[in-house]
Amino acid sequence: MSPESTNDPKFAADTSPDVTEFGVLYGSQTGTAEKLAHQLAKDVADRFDKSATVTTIDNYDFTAISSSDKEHLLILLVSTNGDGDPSDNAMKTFRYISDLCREPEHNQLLSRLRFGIFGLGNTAYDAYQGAARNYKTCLLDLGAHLVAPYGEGNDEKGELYEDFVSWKSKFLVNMGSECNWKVIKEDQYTPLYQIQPVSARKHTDGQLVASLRDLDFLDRPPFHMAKPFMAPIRSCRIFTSGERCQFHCELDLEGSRLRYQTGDHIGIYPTNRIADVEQFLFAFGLLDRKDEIVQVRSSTPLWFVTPTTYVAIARHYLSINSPVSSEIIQQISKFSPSKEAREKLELLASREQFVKKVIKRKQTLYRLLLDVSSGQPWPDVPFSLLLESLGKLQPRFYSVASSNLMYENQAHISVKCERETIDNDAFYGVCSNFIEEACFKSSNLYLNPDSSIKLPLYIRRSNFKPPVRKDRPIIMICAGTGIAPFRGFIQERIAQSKSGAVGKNLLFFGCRDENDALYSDDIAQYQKQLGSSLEVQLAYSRADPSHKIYVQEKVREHAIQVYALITQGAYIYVCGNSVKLSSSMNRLMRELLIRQGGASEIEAAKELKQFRLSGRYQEDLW
Ligand SMILES: Cc1cc2nc3c(=O)[nH]c(=O)nc-3n(C[C@H](O)[C@H](O)[C@H](O)COP(=O)(O)O)c2cc1C
Repeated sequence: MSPESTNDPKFAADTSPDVTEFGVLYGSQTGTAEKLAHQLAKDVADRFDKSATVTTIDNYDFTAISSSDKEHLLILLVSTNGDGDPSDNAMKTFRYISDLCREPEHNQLLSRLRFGIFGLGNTAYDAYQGAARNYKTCLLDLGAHLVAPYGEGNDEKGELYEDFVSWKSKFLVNMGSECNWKVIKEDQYTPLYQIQPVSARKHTDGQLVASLRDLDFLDRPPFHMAKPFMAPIRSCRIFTSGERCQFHCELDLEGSRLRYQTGDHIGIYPTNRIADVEQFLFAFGLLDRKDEIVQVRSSTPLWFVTPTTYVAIARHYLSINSPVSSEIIQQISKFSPSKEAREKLELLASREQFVKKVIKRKQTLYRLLLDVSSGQPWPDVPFSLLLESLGKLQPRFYSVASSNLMYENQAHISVKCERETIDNDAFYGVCSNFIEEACFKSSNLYLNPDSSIKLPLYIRRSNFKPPVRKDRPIIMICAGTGIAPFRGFIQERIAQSKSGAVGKNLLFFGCRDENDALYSDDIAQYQKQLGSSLEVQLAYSRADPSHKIYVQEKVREHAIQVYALITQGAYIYVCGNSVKLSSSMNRLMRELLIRQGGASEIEAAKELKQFRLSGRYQEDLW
């Protein structure tokens, strides 16, 4: 980036020159900011007829801004990860601009940039919104002009999307007026997808092309995210059943040419439950037309093959159980089947009502609409609007619970079914229950190995990796099915131990009680194989109601041993399904470095950051 800039510092703020470069950029670790970025770009296109480049922050060339004579407008969606750090795809730019903004001579370097910014974070973390706030400060220090308001969304109570919607409504008005962009349409709905009935098209073997999975060529490698491998289920083992259903599942990768490494993730594409699909189709007046063959066209890329049928879309491709936003509700209310239904729906528009009746109850769109219309279908809702607002049925990720050194052609996963009853309504997580149904459909606890039941999957590389050197000690901290990758780590150590001694493996495992200690049989077996190099500390949170022990307390109890291992170069791993585990472990690690190592607050924070950067402190959370 060239530091010289002859621009008047107030130029960007006082006049409204034409913006010629417009981008919506995201820094996203788990995909939320990315999704919002695409949505925001579409909203801007609909409202102002302006199209934006949508890409990661690190993909955008910030160096070009200062050397260009064009006006730039960038909207940044920045999530915070780690200990207040940006996501991996926003880190490079952050380092770059934070170096520059320390030098006062660069204070007009980005005066040709107007920017909007919305941060994504979670108040469970000490460094709440660290990344977005730092980005904002640095860009301002470099002379960029902020289009108000600055926005923040908080994941903690599940209201992040609502925070985004209320920020967006104010921001777009300001952005339009600052950039002199005319609103071409505010309230009119134009479908993004054109859906037309077509006559039946036959596949070569005479089958209708209704599902991606019907196509023959998809059975051959290479397999990847866009072409998942249909992996046969080898065997399943139940740990706990009922509301808290947890189980182990072994998948066969033979013939797929898929290779995973210990610590990687498996992406599994779920299929929506038939009962949900039928209710969804009924809600939009499509149940009788479910097998109608339709062609879907759009200028934006489509994520499924057409022609297809409504039922195939609803079952395999559309996220029909997506969380509902107040924005969708506003759009859909125009297509109400009756005045009463519309009025009832509009009553939910206030944030308070919406949070209470929709977010907290984890309502799906179709159930909510049927609820307000007393069971009457909503046939006027354009199907395109459903495709746009519900989006793609995404794969869900599971940490591999095996090591490739022990099981080259198999991948094991640990699954906890998401099931909850809220206000008498049953809530089912899509993928976990789909896998459970596939595994135990005949209500046998053990599946017949000849069964042809298969799960569509692919491998996602992860950075969560055991140390390259097998003599390094490892400290593994987990709760619940967070044990999964550590079963793989321990198997890896067993495989490595065949060629010489391995380092200490210290596992802290938080579970409810003895029955909830997943893989206890396997672990007992591994202890025989690894001897004293494997030590397991269990923390039972519900064994004794008067004395709940969480995994953090167990780690604290063993602080001296943990710190000693750290000084010997131990790698620390945290895995679980709660950001609370991550934030409390962050705190605990700092506390350990202070109490045991004599570091100051600042030194401990720096040391932990350094551990992260060098891969000696790693997290795998969902
Ligand atoms: C491992 C991890 C660390 C996180 N650290 C922070 C943090 O330090 N501060 C914060 O405000 N939010 C933190 N969060 C919350 C995320 O910023 C929030 O979930 C956000 O919606 C994720 O957006 P993304 O999916 O685009 O990455 C963290 C989340 C995870 C999973």
